[in-house]
Amino acid sequence: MSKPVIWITRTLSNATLERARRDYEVIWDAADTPGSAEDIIKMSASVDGIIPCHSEHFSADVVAQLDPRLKIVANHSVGVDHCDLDALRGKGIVVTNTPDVLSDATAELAMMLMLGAARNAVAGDRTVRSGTWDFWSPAFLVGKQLTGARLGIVGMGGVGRAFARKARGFDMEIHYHNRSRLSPEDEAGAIYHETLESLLAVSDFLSLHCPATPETVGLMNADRLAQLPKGAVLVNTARGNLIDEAALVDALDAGHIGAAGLDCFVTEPGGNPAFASYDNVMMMPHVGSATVQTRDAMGFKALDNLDAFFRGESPPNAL
Ligand SMILES: NC(=O)C1=CN([C@@H]2O[C@H](COP(=O)(O)OP(=O)(O)OC[C@H]3O[C@@H](n4cnc5c(N)ncnc54)[C@H](O)[C@@H]3O)[C@@H](O)[C@H]2O)C=CC1
Ligand SMILES: O=C(O)C(=O)CO
Repeated sequence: MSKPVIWITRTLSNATLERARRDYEVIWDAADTPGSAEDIIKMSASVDGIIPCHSEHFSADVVAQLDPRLKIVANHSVGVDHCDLDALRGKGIVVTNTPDVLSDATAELAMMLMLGAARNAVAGDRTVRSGTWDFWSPAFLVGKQLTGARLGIVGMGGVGRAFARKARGFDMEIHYHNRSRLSPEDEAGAIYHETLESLLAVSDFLSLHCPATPETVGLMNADRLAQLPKGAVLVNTARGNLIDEAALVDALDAGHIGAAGLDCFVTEPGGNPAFASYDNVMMMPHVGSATVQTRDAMGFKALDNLDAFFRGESPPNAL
């Protein structure tokens, strides 16, 4: 029997590419450029499945033009805001994602951003690196302490819970808001807030871990930023469009937001140049899940989903 043909849109880990080539006829281009709408539409006529990343956009318009040969979109990401799920499902295309295996890596990056933003890592690194460190005083680069502070988490799914576990190690008091309350076991002492507003009011630190949906786009607008305590630190490893970036700039200027740690931006790649002059904003280029272990695990999970589908079973992470 001939192997199913799949298109791997980006450079996945070596172990993933090796396993994929063993079990599938693989189309993959080492150039590692994002697949355009035209690429996706054209390729759909030649493949049975695609492993895309969040860099490939399956809009309703693209999906409408897909060839019926394409049967499954096995995302190499947990976030699926780049996919119009209703349109894909409406066309009978199975969609899967890669939850859980990236929770720890992403939570680690959120922790780095929270610590880095709180403790002036950008200014500190630049001062030493540039050879301009010619002064020391007890008043120099004084930051904000995590120990004993209240951490608010928006979205207590895989990443949010992993982040809470790590923050507990820093003796933070964990508060959260989620679509629904967790079981006492998953809550592990975290304090539930039924409304976002109630969470914001107590969050010395706030970290976003909910998906980008019509409900959450623009979640942290000027009004909600103003509801945080003065000097609060905002961390975002979820999606850029959860934050109104212009409102965040204003809140930084006003000193209402003390610092921010951002892995995600409205415009990617590229980010927002408006943040570049702020030493109290630590930024990373959307690399929350980028560890060696996690890249392998994400690739294998995408392949597990394809394998199940082509065996005629329901993929474990079908959405
Ligand atoms: N920076 C990066 O590299 C990465 C970014 N992400 C982003 O993080 C998001 C979360 O990932 P996971 O935790 O694995 O997803 P998940 O699906 O396990 O958890 C999401 C949680 O958000 C909650 N939620 C949804 N809408 C909400 C709302 N309106 N208000 C409050 N809570 C809401 C859900 O109930 C769920 O508990 C992904 O959707 C993705 O956008 C995830 C991994 C890596
Ligand atoms: O999985 C996701 O949603 C990402 O953003 C990249 O890992």
